[in-house]
Amino acid sequence: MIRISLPARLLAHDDTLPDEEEGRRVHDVTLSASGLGWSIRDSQILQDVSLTLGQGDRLAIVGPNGAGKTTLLQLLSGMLQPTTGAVSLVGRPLASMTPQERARLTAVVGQSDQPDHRISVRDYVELGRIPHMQRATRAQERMLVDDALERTGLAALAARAMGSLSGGERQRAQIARALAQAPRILFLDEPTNHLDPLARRTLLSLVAELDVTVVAVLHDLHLVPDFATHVVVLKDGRPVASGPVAAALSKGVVRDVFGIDLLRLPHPHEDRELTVFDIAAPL
Ligand SMILES: Nc1ncnc2c1ncn2[C@@H]1O[C@H](COP(=O)(O)OP(=O)(O)OP(=O)(O)O)[C@@H](O)[C@H]1O
Repeated sequence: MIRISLPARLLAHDDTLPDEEEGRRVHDVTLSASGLGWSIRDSQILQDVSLTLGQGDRLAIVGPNGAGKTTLLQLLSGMLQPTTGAVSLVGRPLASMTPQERARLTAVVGQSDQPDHRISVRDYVELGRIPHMQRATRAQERMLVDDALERTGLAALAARAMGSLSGGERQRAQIARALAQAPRILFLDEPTNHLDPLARRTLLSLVAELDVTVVAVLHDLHLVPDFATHVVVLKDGRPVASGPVAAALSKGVVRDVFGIDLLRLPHPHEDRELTVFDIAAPL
C-alpha cells in the first residue's frame, strides 16, 4: 500500500496527531452520520441514513438516477445542512466546524466545479492548498503540488490552461487538486464519468492506495467491488442496503433497485471470479 510520505505537520490530519498512541489513532471513526435526512418545500429527498466509516474505509454511494446520491454526499461533506440527524468528522460535529476547519479535513471533487478557464493546471491544483497556507514552507507546498500532478499523470500539462484540457484531463486535474490537499476524508461525486475504462480503474486505484477515508458516488456498478470497502444503496431517497460491499450489494438488492442481474462467474483464463452486472434486455 502506498502512503503519502510527507512531513507530518503538512497532513490535513495533523490536528489529531498529538492524540496518537503507539500508531493507533484516537479518532478511529473518521466519519459518522445518524438519522440523516433532507427535505425541501415538503418534499422529502433523503431520509434515515446512518453510517460509520473508519480511517481508510471507502464508501460507494449507489442508486438509480434521482435516488439521492449527490444529496447524501453533500450532507456528509457539509455542503448541505441536514433537516434531520447529524454528521461527525473525526469525532467532532460537522455543524460546529468553521468552513476552514472543514476544508483542512476534507476535499471534494464535485460535478459542479467550474474552474477559471484561463488559469494553469498547476495554479488550479495549488488553489487546493489555500486552507493549509502558513502551515508549510513554499518548498513543501511545491512538493505536494508536484506529487499530485505526477500521480495523476498531469506533470507534462502543468503549464496548460484549464480551458484547453479535455474532459478526462480536467477530471484528473480535479483529483490532483484534491490529492494536494492531503485530506483526511475525500468526497468524490462521479469522479470518473469523463474517463475511459482504463483511466477509470487507474484513477480509482490511485485513490484506493491513499490512506484516506473516501465517500464516492459511483454510477458504474462494476467499479464498486474492487474500489469500495462499503456501500450504501439508495432507492427513492432511502437506504435499501448498506455495509461491507459483498454483503450489501447482493443479487436481490441489485435486482430490486436497478432491475438488472448480478452474476458471479469464474474468469475463463484466470483463477478468480468476475462480477458482472447483466442488463438482460437487448438494445
Ligand atoms: N434543491 C432541490 N430542490 C428540489 N428538488 C431537489 C433539489 N435537490 C435535489 N432535488 C431532487 O432530489 C432528488 C435526488 O437528487 P440527487 O441529485 O441527490 O440524486 P442523484 O441520485 O444524485 O441523481 P443522479 O444519479 O441523477 O445524479 C432528485 O429528484 C432531485 O430532483
